[in-house]
Amino acid sequence: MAEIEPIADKVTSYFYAQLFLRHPDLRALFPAAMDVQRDRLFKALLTAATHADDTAALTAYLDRLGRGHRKYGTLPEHYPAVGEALICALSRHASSSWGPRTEAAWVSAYTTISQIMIDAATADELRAPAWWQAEVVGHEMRTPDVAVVTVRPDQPYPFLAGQYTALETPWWPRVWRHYSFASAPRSDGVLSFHVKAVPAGWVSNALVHRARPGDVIRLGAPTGSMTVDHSTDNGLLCLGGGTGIAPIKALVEDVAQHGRRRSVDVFYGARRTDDLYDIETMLRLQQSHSWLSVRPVVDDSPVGLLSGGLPGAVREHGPWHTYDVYLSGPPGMIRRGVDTLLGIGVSTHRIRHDSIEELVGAAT
Ligand SMILES: NC(=O)C1=CN([C@@H]2O[C@H](COP(=O)(O)OP(=O)(O)OC[C@H]3O[C@@H](n4cnc5c(N)ncnc54)[C@H](O)[C@@H]3O)[C@@H](O)[C@H]2O)C=CC1
Repeated sequence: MAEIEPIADKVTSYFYAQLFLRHPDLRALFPAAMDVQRDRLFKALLTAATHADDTAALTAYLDRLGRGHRKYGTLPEHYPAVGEALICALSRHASSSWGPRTEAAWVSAYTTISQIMIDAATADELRAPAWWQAEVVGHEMRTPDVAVVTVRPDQPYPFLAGQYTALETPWWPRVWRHYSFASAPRSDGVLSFHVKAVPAGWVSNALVHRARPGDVIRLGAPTGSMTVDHSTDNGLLCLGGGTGIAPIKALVEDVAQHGRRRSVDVFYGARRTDDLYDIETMLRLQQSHSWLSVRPVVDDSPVGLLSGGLPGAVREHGPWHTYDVYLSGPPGMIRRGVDTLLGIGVSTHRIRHDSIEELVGAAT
């Protein structure tokens, strides 16, 4: 891995060239533009290599990866083809460390990896469809570039507040992006997402500027562990930045539905007042629930300027060390937020947020 990491781009391009030359039929499983995809393959390999000595973590990761591949139409017979192309790309580019022993080790590792993924996907077939179709039933522009999109899945879609899903639009086939559910599960089965159109973002721009009621999108299975632990009465401290307020709103609704009074403190950050597109909903929730406090923090307001944005505003209140903490927003906000929280004595095991890697891929 050390030898190929600096030339990861070259190795992954070579890998895909080999794969599609040998198995042209597999090209149809991938998006037309392969840029994000290239990066993903290498990140997955790095993650697997990083956890190579931690069987439990590695198996949990590969289980998720195997299940996640169902929505792409991946079949057990595709795995050997990928394995051959991978070994071919590695042996060509890791020339100074490659030899019969290295090759045998990679063949054995890849065989194990693919078997775990195949087994996880097969077991999941008994529990859930590979994907869901969902019809857009609502589309509301909240700012010139943020829309709340509401969809109705074609079959029951069980999930937990705080989780997210992968979503594909009809305009960019096989290009999947992650979005959090913006509401706790509802009795009518309808799901909602907060989408910000980001510059040159294919999926986000399609969802904000093109999607209309009647359009049909596809959803993968729900995932993510940023969920409420209902076995405790710990207070919840929630930091939501920009459209990252979506899962925070779902968490608040979840606490309300469970009917246990526990204090929930939400800090809702935005660059400017006009960007607080969901503040009315959050204030309405605050009005109906005495245990809920919502504090908007705008970067260019006196409080934002003085305190150093969202993480700074959180530091000025508290203490928070008895709270479970949830962060959702841009990667920079999460990193700074986590640093701030650790700095004021909140322990790591109380802090939850989605994977920063997945968020980076999500904002397009
Ligand atoms: N739409 C969704 O369902 C979800 C979106 N997200 C992520 O949330 C982000 C939302 O982006 P925008 O709305 O454009 O947010 P934004 O860029 O407008 O920022 C929102 C807030 O985060 C703060 N912030 C940004 N960078 C920071 C940094 N480096 N340090 C400290 N604070 C920082 C800002 O001051 C502001 O208060 C995206 O990265 C997206 O992937 C996360 C979870 C769910």
